[in-house]
Amino acid sequence: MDAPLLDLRDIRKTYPSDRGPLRVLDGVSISLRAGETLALTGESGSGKSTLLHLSGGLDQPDSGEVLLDGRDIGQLDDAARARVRRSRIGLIFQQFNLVPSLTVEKNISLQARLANRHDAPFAAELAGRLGLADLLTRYPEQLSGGQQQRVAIARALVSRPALILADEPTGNLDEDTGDTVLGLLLALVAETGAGLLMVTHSPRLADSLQRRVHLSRGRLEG
Ligand SMILES: Nc1ncnc2c1ncn2[C@@H]1O[C@H](COP(=O)(O)OP(=O)(O)OP(=O)(O)O)[C@@H](O)[C@H]1O
Repeated sequence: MDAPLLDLRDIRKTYPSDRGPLRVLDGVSISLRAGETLALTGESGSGKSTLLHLSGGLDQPDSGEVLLDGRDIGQLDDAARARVRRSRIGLIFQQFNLVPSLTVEKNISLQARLANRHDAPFAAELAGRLGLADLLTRYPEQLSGGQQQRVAIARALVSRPALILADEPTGNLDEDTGDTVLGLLLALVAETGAGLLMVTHSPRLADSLQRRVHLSRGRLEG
């Protein structure tokens, strides 16, 4: 059988705090295959974002391994890790991290261009399906929070990454718009065959994904 797309093995992570070391992840293992969608739930502060950052190689665990396509990204140097992130992973974070000086169109395409994976027709299709077609020449400050969130989603998907890591991707949208955008995200993930690891507070949204795990006291349940 092929190696999982993402394989987190016995991940431990501690942060320093005023009251001594704060153990956030205490032996977490997750395996995600291409085409699978997995929801990660847990109370505020339970370590969901931390786990997502580690999965994307944005931070390193104290111990344990993060394997992407069977390769430990912790063993790569910074430049190689950045290359893997750019070509294989789409990130959708709570802070959208759009570039203020670039139009919506350029924000969507920038990273795909850097990774040599720009596909103009697919970018236009995504913009249309996410309701951004009339906003392409605007700048991020001229958009609502929900519109910015949809730009961040288009940007994450446009290079057809193998793995999408999403932190509350519909958190800024009202329930109906959020449901529509999540439906679209799931459809696009299915079409591109990507794997999706999505953090959400909402058990209702978590139920739309194929699997669900719950983080509590540094460990996974379910
Ligand atoms: N860089 C850091 N330095 C110190 N402590 C941190 C750091 N990042 C996160 N923490 C702490 O680690 C714990 C887990 O944070 P994390 O953001 O992963 O939780 P979360 O489950 O995503 O929370 P939320 O649902 O509120 O976004 C929290 O207690 C947080 O204060």
